[in-house]
Amino acid sequence: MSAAPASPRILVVDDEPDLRTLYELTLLREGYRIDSAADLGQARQLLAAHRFDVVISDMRLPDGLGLELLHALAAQQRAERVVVMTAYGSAENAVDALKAGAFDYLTKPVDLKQFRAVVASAVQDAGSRPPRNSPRLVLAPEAPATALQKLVGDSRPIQQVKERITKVARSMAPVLVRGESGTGKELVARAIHDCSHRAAGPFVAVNCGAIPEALLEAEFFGARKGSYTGSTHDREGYFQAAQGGTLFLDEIGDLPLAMQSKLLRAIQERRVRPIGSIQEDPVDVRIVSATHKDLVAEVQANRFRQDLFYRLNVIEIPVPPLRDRREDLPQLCEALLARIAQENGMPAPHLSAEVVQQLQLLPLPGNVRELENLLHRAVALNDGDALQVDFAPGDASTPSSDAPLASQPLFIPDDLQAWLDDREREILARTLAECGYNRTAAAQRLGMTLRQIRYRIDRLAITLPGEQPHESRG
Ligand SMILES: Nc1ncnc2c1ncn2[C@@H]1O[C@H](COP(=O)(O)OP(=O)(O)OP(=O)(O)O)[C@@H](O)[C@H]1O
Repeated sequence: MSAAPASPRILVVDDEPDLRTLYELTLLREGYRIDSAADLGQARQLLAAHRFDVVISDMRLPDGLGLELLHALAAQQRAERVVVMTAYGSAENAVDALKAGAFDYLTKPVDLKQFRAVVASAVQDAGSRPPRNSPRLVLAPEAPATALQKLVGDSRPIQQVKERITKVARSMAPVLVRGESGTGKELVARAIHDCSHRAAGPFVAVNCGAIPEALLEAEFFGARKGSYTGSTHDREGYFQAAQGGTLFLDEIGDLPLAMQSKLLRAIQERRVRPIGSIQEDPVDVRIVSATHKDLVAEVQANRFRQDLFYRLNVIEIPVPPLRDRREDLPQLCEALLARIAQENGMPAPHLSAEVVQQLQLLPLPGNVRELENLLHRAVALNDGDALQVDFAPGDASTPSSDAPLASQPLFIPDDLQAWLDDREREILARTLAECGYNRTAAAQRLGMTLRQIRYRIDRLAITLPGEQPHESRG
């Protein structure tokens, strides 16, 4: 028991002897133990006799398809992680394999650098699961449990979402998160990342609808210095920024068709070419996308590429609207209020059962985000112990920026500047989040220059993801 853990054991299945040798040599050099098989029959024999960490199998074998191995391993609840190799351009095969539970796929001719990276992540994932003989119901590691806790709610629909996240997090299969606006799609995407073996890597969220079309390619794939007017240094794209982690493509349905083709190519080939570069960069990124649109209808209307749809939608996670899980509302209110209070450095205000009941009756078409806005306003206007929510028609439930100001009750703050700062901070933070924390896009949306938004971000001590908190906030 105290002996050093044996090196990971890998089974390579390929009918071409030269390729088998190439894979074996490459993997031996990485310190793995290797067995190899030339067809399904041999592979089955080896699998019956031994346990492996990872199985790497060609898709097309003399006596059948690599998929059969995948199905057999799944049926026996075997823990081996399977990486399949598919011929170049056979996208359907790769998608079928991921759907059947493959950990990842590689396209032939195999790029050895990518091969090593994919195998390493499969091995790492295999190593992070519980020992094989331990009971199936082991405690989940701390991080995934915490990640799922952020998704507040115990209703059956939200439990199903959490189960799905846990199930899919560990593979490389692309996930499409579908749901109405404000239902928590980004939170789901983050939870997938946090529960995966990529959790230590970056999570890069991009709002596809917020980037001007002319900038899309540079934003996604990067650009070399001098490749366009004014570019004075190399610029990293989202794919490079998400290397080793997860790229979350929010509002994927808003991506223009031309960019859809480029994205599809990048996903299939796992390489991106920065603008102005003659070389392509290999990328190791898991794609999670989200949309509130009906993408099937978008495909039918020729606004969304069918091949990209199939690529992104290997696994779908529908996120239920709040009206289908009203029982979560009390818990959500409590969690949201705690968060708001923490942001404002104040104790969490109490919401009476009566007010919660009233909230239950609101239509809340904007889902959790609308509930959050409503509570934000209630906290800002609060002057007592028990929080009051203003249910005035057309106000609380449907914030209407176009209602005549004179018809709204006038709130007179004690400290006008502090109150205005709070509103400004809220608007900036929301817009930045919706623009994937791209300052240029957020500035454009708010009708200001990049300089102006930078100044305001600093003044209001807004911390963007990945930055150190401002000193003024501690
Ligand atoms: N189950 C939940 N528990 C806690 N907070 C939630 C939950 N669902 C959503 N939220 C909060 O509601 C707000 C909106 O969530 P999020 O941005 O993930 O929604 P979305 O579906 O991605 O919205 P959109 O489609 O508009 O981009 C966020 O502040 C998020 O933290």
